[in-house]
Amino acid sequence: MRDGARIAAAIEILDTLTRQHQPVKDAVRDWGKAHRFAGSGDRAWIAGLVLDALRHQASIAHAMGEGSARALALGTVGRIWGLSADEIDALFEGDEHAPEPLSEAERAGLVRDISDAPLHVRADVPEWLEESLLRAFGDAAAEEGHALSSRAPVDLRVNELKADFDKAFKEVSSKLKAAENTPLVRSGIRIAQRDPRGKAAAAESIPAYGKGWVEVQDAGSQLAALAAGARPGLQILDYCAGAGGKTLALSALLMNTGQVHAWDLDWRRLRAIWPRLKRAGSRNVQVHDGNEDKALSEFVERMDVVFCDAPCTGTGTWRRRPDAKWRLKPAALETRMAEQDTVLERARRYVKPGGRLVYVTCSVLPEENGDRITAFLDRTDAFKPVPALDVIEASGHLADGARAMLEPCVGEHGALQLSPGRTDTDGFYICVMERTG
Ligand SMILES: C[S@@+](CC[C@H](N)C(=O)[O-])C[C@H]1O[C@@H](n2cnc3c(N)ncnc32)[C@H](O)[C@@H]1O
Repeated sequence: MRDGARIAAAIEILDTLTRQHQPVKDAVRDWGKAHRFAGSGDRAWIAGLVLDALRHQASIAHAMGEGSARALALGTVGRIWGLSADEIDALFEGDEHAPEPLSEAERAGLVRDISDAPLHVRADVPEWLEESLLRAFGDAAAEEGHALSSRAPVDLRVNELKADFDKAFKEVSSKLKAAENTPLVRSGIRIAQRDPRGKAAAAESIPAYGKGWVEVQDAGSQLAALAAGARPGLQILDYCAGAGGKTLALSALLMNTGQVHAWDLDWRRLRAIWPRLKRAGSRNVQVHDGNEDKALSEFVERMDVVFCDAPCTGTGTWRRRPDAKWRLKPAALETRMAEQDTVLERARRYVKPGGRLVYVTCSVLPEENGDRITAFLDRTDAFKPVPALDVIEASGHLADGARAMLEPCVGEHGALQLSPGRTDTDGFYICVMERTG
């Protein structure tokens, strides 16, 4: 397909998405089924344009003067991908499948200055979250919103249960040329996404992944796991284990000694953990998939560490799921906050005296992060915060110079707030507390 026809396809899919409530992946897949002539390269290019248009939906609609599918797609190609109006029209010329040439109004939209637009427009966030973004990032709010609207790299974690870093890196870089060290974690490999029109690295199809030498895991998530202070022999309860992303990292940090107990309120989510444990060669994980009181009663006051990767709005992962950004509503935030309080209250019971409770979200909203910890510490004297960065550094897994990069992320309660703008990771909140009472 020529690029003009690809842009027309993106317009068609964006139009479908405005009329039907459907995940982007499904809309692109359905379009592909109905247009068999499109190859995998075409579909990836088209999906990339659709996702970029959604990432920048508010600012582009503002600049173009309208939020139609055509305005979003053309605005993205011009304003985000950097093509001039003449270059876009040249793509359309002589291609019967391409959209109509640009109008004068569209040409003006491509170069309109929007620096005086409201913050939520410049930051490409829902209007109702403007205040939260300001609370989280102050003067850097627009910049952070912008970074949350960029494409994310693919990060891999080397699974030291199966391969050392050098061996895994050699194998990964033989397949994915863009592989480099992550600047924050020693065990991390990053496949950067430098070309805005490029295809994301298919990390899950390389042999190193199949052999369990690497896991796909954002560097921020890898750092969060390090906050468990895991060392061989510890007993850790992964209280919100889900599909096991952090469980696998914790298991490797324990070097297959001690025990990681994986539990989740939703046992269906836990199912995905089994093949992952097998591939990773994890032998120190016990999966508990029953009712909490039955499954976990023997662990009350017995755990060295209780790790709570709490349910959250996922605002920190908006780079990867831009459609979720516009779907998020205040009621959902309220629900997540109540769940977070419940998780902290229930999970704390398993921490032994002197043990630690680690609270993590993949959100940048203070309501789900520091506010929840303040409320928790107001309800109990039995826990006190410990500087999360010190715990992470003591793991020995930080890359050279990473501490200096992370220091600006330290906030109240000694917690870390990572973000695409600050650390070029997903937005993670990481707080460590010690049981003193
Ligand atoms: C952010 S996800 C966990 C992701 C997982 N740790 C990983 O790294 O792949 C949060 C999990 O918390 C679980 N959850 C929700 N409410 C809960 C509750 N009240 N108690 C325990 N788990 C809960 C959800 O089922 C969900 O799987």
